[in-house]
Amino acid sequence: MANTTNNIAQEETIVEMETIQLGIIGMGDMGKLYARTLSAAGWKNVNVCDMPNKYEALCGEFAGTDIRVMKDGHLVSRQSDWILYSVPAEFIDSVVATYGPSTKIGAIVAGQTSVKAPEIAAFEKHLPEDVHIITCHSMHGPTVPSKGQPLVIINHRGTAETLALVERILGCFESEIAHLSYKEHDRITADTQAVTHMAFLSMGTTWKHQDNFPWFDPTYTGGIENVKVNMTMRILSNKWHVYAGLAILNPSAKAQVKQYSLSVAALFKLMIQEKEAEFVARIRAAGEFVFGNRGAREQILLSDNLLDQYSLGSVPKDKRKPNSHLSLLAMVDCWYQLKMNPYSHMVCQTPLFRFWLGISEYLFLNEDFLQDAMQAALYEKEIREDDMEFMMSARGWQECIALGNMEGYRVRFEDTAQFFKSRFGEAAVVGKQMIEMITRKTNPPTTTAAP
Ligand SMILES: NC(=O)C1=CN([C@@H]2O[C@H](COP(=O)(O)OP(=O)(O)OC[C@H]3O[C@@H](n4cnc5c(N)ncnc54)[C@H](OP(=O)(O)O)[C@@H]3O)[C@@H](O)[C@H]2O)C=CC1
Ligand SMILES: O=C(O)C(=O)Cc1ccc(O)cc1
Repeated sequence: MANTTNNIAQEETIVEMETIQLGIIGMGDMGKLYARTLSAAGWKNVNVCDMPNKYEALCGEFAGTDIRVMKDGHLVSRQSDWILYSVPAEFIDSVVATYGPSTKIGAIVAGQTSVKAPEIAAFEKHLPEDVHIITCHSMHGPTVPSKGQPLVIINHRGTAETLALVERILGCFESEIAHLSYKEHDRITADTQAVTHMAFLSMGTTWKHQDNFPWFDPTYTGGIENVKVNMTMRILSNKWHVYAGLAILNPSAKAQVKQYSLSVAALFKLMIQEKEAEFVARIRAAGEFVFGNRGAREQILLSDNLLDQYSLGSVPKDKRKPNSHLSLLAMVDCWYQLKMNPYSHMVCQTPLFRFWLGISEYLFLNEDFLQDAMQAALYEKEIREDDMEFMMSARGWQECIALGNMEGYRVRFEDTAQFFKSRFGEAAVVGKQMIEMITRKTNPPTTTAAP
């Protein structure tokens, strides 16, 4: 009896994979990852398109596969039962306005954009009433294996049946599914992505303004400095529009980014006045709030020694210089000021966020290390110039995001990237090894967001 039931279920799966039509609009890095993974899992009808001028090139690239390249999103939309828009967030409204009205009756529509408020607004505005909206977001880049990484599913306007189909379609990614509302998604990713990226980008701009390759500088080599350097290189070697979109278009990001910039400035002002008691009290209160009462929550457990191996430079350990870790002190202060528990955001963690929280945790849970950082912040005059530049860089990124200035963001991002370009190849290799390491250490995230 059990065997018969299993056989029927298997047959139904095969029929579903042979008959259901999947569509992807936007064949950039993420669109291609999705098309290849779905096709490899056995979905027989994967219809894809990019801009009409890329039709020939895509036909060439996917010749000999089951993936069907189409001229435009109308052709994909009218015959697909599940459609994923995988385009830059900035263009989601205009792309959905163009192809949305061609959506097949009863189809399910999703988007891969990293910020959901504009995507949901575009879907509500331009899609016919008779289609389902169940969107998603893979919390990793195209080169990171999807297994075990969070995959957010947002059932905005779907039925139990269509949601179950979406889960079967996305099951082949072997990701950890998290069900959230689009507002929860944006509130949490404002922290795990927008603020995290802004902190790394501020380090990049600081080093550029200081005309300093950090891997030659004794202040920035070894241990947790390797996270700062390699993750900054990783962001800067990627596409600016991904980072600009998720920061500028996320309604929750502006307030969080603003607080980060305010925290950097407030701590820096205490540092230059050497107001030790006030500075230490503020850091202690923030540390107690974020790390004091973690209860049974997991620790990320990064260590300076573990991170030592991922260095782009080779300054010997005894030649390294102290660092104020202003970027990390300010991050913890920012969580404290906003009364946010970053561990409850693991549901939308990216590898980068896990590193970021991991090194903050390492700094605050190692008393000697924290003491050294606070002493350096208050009394090591030599590093003040970097900290001053960092404060200005953070303010610059914050204002750019607050003004909603996509073009300004592009110029800032590309100018900074240009400075480091010669080391991207090497940084990509080390960055990949680091991501593999943190992924191995990743425990399954929880599936619901804590309040
Ligand atoms: N990269 C990442 O790490 C991740 C990205 N995301 C999100 O996924 C989405 C896609 O990102 P990603 O693949 O990296 O970006 P890409 O720039 O590589 O891909 C986007 C693609 O969409 C195409 N496109 C733009 N307009 C249209 C249109 N009207 N019709 C068809 N195609 C169109 C673009 O063409 P053209 O270049 O010619 O404009 C491009 O090929 C973004 O919203 C991003 O935020 C989500 C998770 C991770
Ligand atoms: O790992 C990194 O570099 C990222 O931060 C990648 C990334 C970019 C955008 C997303 O929406 C999700 C993941």
